[in-house]
This record gives sequence, structure tokens and C-alpha cells, in this order.
Amino acid sequence: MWSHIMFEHPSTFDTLAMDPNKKKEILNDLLTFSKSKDYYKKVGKSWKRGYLLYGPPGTGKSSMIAAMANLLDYDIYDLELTSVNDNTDLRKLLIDTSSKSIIVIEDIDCSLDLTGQRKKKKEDKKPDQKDPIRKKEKDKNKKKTEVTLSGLLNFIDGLWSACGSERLIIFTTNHVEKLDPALIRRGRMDKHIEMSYCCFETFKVLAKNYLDLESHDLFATIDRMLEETRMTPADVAECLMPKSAEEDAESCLNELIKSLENAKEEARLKVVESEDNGGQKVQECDESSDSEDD
Ligand SMILES: Nc1ncnc2c1ncn2[C@@H]1O[C@H](COP(=O)(O)OP(=O)(O)OP(=O)(O)O)[C@@H](O)[C@H]1O
Repeated sequence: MWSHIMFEHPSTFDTLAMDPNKKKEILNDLLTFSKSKDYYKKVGKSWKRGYLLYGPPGTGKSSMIAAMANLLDYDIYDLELTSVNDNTDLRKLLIDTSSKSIIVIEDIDCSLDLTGQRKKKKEDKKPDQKDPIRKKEKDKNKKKTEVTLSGLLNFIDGLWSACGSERLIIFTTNHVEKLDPALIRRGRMDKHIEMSYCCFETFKVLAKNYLDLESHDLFATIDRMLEETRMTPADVAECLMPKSAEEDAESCLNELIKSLENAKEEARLKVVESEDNGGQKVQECDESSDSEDD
């Protein structure tokens, strides 16, 4: 059922850029878990732990999962819920996973909706009334949308808990607010980890990794700009990566500053645009209420 590929992701807790205290807390949590077989037995809990990783795209959720697998030397099972036929297949798949593993369900909000019915695949959302081929395709997919929220919850609480041991289950999402609270309550997802935009602490790790720099005159400017502008660690990392043999650390830092300036300007223009639209709408309302009065 599962196909096997060699896992060789180079991400580690050293290369992961995030607040150092938060990083230490997660590291301790994982190490404690991996050494707690007897403890879990003593308290009558199955030796499992659930993590919810949430935050915007490019903040390091996948890198965190790879760092966890590398730290504990666990296998990763990457589960694409939209391609699982039904709850029975889900159960079979999960029973088929081995101990010392991480089961990952990425973008959980795209796989399940709050009523427990799986969301249809993107292309199903397109109008298909007049297109018999699309309709046929849609009907085919309809039959497949049988994995439900309750199926997933039953699985986490029941069968999976009772079989095997030493496993992590990780859900990732870009939209934590869309998730059903039942799915992520403590006990199911024991630890909630927010991956967020790049702060100065995060930048320092990236500067060390990408440029071997621990300090520089431009750091103060970057610190100030990161407080004013939201940029993902993925975008910061891209700026810090030298693109030619001539590019030195300072020019990479300058490129980052330029990108931050652009991002700040884009954000300012968006605010102006939305204020203009808001103003226009208010004006339209005023005009229509004027005409009603007439
Ligand atoms: N916190 C981080 N620390 C180190 N590198 C990072 C971090 N965040 C992003 N990166 C870099 O950006 C790339 C993309 O990040 P990653 O795939 O981990 O983000 P993600 O949050 O999982 O994104 P998505 O939600 O789109 O899957 C990584 O390969 C890595 O090089």
C-alpha cells in the first residue's frame, strides 16, 4: 500500500530557523517522548504524540517535520487524504505503518471540511453542468470522497492508538482557524506549534547557515525592517543565497534589505487600495440610500 523511498532531507534542528526558546522546547518535547516508553505504560497511554504545525506557506513546517525525523531517526509516512478511498482504507493504511515513525497529513484543512465531509478536489469546484466529461469525472470522484472527520477522529482515538507504538502524528495547515476544534483538541494533537514570519532571531539562524555570518553592520537595519514587514523564512533564505561566485555576504544582505523595502511598499499599497475600495463602497451605499430617500 505504501511505496518506499529513501528519506534524505538535510533539514535538522540546527538548520531550522525559529525562536531559539521555542526550538529548545520542541526538541526537549521530542526527546522526552522518545525516552518515555515506560512512562506511557505506567500512565496507561499509548506511546503516541500528536503535533499540529500551523502557519503561512514558507515558514518551515515541512522543514520542521524533516528535522524531527532526522533527530529521532523515524520513518515518515506522508498521507495524502484526498487519495484515500474511505475510512476502511484509511484504517488499513495506518495499521500498515511501522513503529518509530511519523505519520504526516499535510494541509489538513484542504482534505476535510468542518462538517466531516471531505472537500472535493479543486477542479471539481469549476462549473461542469454543461460539460459531460467533467461531470463524469466529478461523479467518479464523488464516490471516492468517503473519508470523514469522524473516521479520522475514530482512527486517532481508537485503532491506531491500540496498535504498535512510538509514533508521531503530525497535521499541518496554513489555516488553523478553519479546523474543527474536535480534531485538534489536546489529547489528539498534544502540541500546537506555530511557524511564523521571520523575526530577527530567525534571520540570525539563516544568516549563520547561509552566509556564515554571526554579525554585520547591516544587521541593525534588517532587525528594524523585519519588525515592520512580514516576510517568510523561505523568502529571506532565498535572498541570502548567493546567486553567483561574485556575490558576497554583504550583497546578499543588501538584496534582503531591498526585498524588505519592496515588501513594505507592496503592503502599503494594499492598505491604500483596500481603503480606497472601502471608501468607494461607503460612497456607493450613501448614493443608493440617497436615491431611496428621493
Ligand atoms: N524556519 C525555517 N528554517 C529554515 N529554512 C526554512 C524555514 N522556513 C522555510 N525555510 C526554507 O524555505 C523552504 C520552504 O519551506 P517549507 O517547505 O519547510 O515551508 P512550509 O511551511 O512547509 O510551506 P508550505 O506550507 O507551502 O508547505 C525550505 O526548503 C527551507 O529552505
